[in-house]
Amino acid sequence: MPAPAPSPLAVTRAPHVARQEEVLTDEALAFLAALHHRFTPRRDELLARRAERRAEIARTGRLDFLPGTAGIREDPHWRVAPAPPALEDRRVEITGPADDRRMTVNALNSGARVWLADFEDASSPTWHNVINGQLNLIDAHRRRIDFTTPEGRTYALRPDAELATVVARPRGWHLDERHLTAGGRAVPGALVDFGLYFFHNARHLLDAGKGPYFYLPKTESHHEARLWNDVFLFAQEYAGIPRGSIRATVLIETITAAYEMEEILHELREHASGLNAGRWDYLFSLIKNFRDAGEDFVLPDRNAVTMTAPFMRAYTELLVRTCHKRGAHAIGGMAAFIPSRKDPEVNAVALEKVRADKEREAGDGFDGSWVAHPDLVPVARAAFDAALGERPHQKHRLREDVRVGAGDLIAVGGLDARPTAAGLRNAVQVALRYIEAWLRGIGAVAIFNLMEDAATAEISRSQLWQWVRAGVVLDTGEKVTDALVRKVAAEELADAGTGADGAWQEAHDLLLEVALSEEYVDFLTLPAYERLG
Ligand SMILES: CC(=O)SCCNC(=O)CCNC(=O)[C@H](O)C(C)(C)COP(=O)(O)OP(=O)(O)OC[C@H]1O[C@@H](n2cnc3c(N)ncnc32)[C@H](O)[C@@H]1OP(=O)(O)O
Ligand SMILES: O=CC(=O)O
Ligand SMILES: [Mg+2]
Repeated sequence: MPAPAPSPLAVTRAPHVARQEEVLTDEALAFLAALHHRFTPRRDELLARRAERRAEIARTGRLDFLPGTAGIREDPHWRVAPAPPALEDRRVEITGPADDRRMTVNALNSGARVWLADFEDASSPTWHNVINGQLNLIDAHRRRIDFTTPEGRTYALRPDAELATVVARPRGWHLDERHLTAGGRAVPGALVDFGLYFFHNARHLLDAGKGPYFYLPKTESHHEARLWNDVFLFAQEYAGIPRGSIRATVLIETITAAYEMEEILHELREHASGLNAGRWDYLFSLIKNFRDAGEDFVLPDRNAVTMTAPFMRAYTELLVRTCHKRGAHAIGGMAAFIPSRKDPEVNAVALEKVRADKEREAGDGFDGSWVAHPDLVPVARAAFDAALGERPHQKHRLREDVRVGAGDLIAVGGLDARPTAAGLRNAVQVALRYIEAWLRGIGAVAIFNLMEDAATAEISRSQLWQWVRAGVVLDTGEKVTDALVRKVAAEELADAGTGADGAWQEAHDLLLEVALSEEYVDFLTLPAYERLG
C-alpha cells in the first residue's frame, strides 16, 4: 500500500512577521509536513520513554551504563566520520540567539571558529524569534545581512576575514511549535528549526564548501540520537545531497545521556562531529532526575557547584575520553561570567574566571569550548592556543588514564557547602527575572553579571522545588518551606519596583507554579510557552 500523503501544514494563529513568506515557502512547508508525518509519532514515543526512565530512577535511585550495548562500548574499531574542514578547528565557539540581527553579525565577526546560532537555551520561541532566526541565517549565509541602525550604527560582515562557521541548535524534543500544525497537531519545534534551516541553507552551504551543521540539545538517550540520525538520512535524501553532509554535535547535558555517550556517537557516527559538555542543563537534569532521592542528592547553592566538583569532573573527563577514543571533538561548556565594557572590576573578574575555566578544559583535553560574549573570545583562544599549538585539536590525547564508574557521575554528596538563605534568594531572583524576560521574547540575559538562559533558570526553579520537598535547613537555621519561597518571591516581585506590572506578576505566578507544584513540571518552558505571545 502506498504511504499516505502527509497532511499539509497550516500556519495557525501566528502574528504576521515581515518577510515570513521567504521562510514559509510552499516547498519548505511540504518538507516540514513530511518530517512531521514521519517522525513526530516516534518523538512522542520517546518522550513517553523518558517518563518511564525517570520513574525507574525514582524507584531505584540509581543509573548505570546499559548492559545491552556493552558490545558497542567494548568494540575498539569504530570511529565517527572525519570532521569536515570547517569543523576541524573548533577552539573557540561563541553562542547566541539566532533571532538577534546585531548579535548575528557580531558573532560571525567575533574571531570565534564557530557560532552556535541558538533556537534553544538562549532563545524565547516567539513566532517572531523563530522566523527572524531563520531569516538572519538565510541572510548571513548569503552575505546580505549588513544593515545600519536608526541611530546610524553600521553592522557589516567583515569582507576579508574568516567568519565563524554556523552550527544551528534547534529546540529540544519536548517543545512544540504551536503556530505550525497538521490536522490540528503542532509540529515539534525541533523539526521546525532543523527543517527550515536545512531546507533553506543545506545546498547553498555545500556549494560554499561547508555544510548544514547542528548542535543537538537535551538528548536523553541513544534512541533519541537514532531518531535524529533517521531525520538526517531522510532530509539528505529528500534534498538530493550526499549522506553525511549533515554534521551534528550532541550536547551531553542530561544525566542519562552521560551513561550513553558511546552509544550516542555510534548511532550518529556517519553524521557525528563531537560531543559538548553542556554543564547547565546537566546540573538541571541531575536535580530533576534525583529530585526525590534523598538528602545525598540535595545540591547546595548553584554558585557553589563548580566544574571542579568530583562528579562534574568525572562527567567532563569521561566525555573527553569517549570523544577521543571515537575520533570526535570534545567541546567544553559555558562559564557564566559575563564581561562588562562599563565596569572594569566586573570585567576583570569575568576574564579571570573564564580564563581559569578554559585553561582547565584545555588541560583536560577538550578541543575547544564555548564563550557567551565576543570579549571572551581572546581569553578562550589563548587557553586553547597554548594547549593545541599548531594542531587544530588534541584528539591524540586519548585520556586512557580516565576511569569513571557508574557511581562517580552521581556522587553528588560530600560537597563542602550547604544551601544558604542568600542562595535561596538568588534562585528566586534569577528565575523571576529570567522568566519575565523570556515572556517578553528574550531568551538570554545578564543577571548579576552572569549569563542566564533557559538551562540556568531551570536549575534555579528546580532547586527551590527540591529544597522545599526535602525540608532543607539553610545556613541561617531557617527551614525551606512553601511559605518561605512565597515570601521571598513576593519581596522580589515588590523589588522589581516600577516593573512590578502585569508581566512581572505573571512571571512571579509562573515561578511559583514551577517551583512549588505538587507534581514536578518537566520543563519550565512548557507552561511558559502557553503564556508566550
Ligand atoms: C547554557 C547554555 O546553553 S549557554 C548558550 C546559550 N546562551 C547564550 O548563548 C548567551 C549568549 N550571550 C548573550 O546572549 C549575551 O552576551 C548576554 C545577554 C548574556 C549579554 O548581552 P549584552 O547585555 O548585550 O552584553 P553587552 O552589552 O556587553 O554587549 C556588548 C556587545 O557585544 C555583543 N554581544 C554580546 N554577546 C554576544 C554574543 N553572544 N554574540 C554576539 N554578540 C554579542 C552585543 O550585541 C553588543 O554589541 P553592540 O555593541 O554591537 O551592541
Ligand atoms: O546548553 C548548554 C548547557 O550548559 O545547558
Ligand atoms: Mg543546554
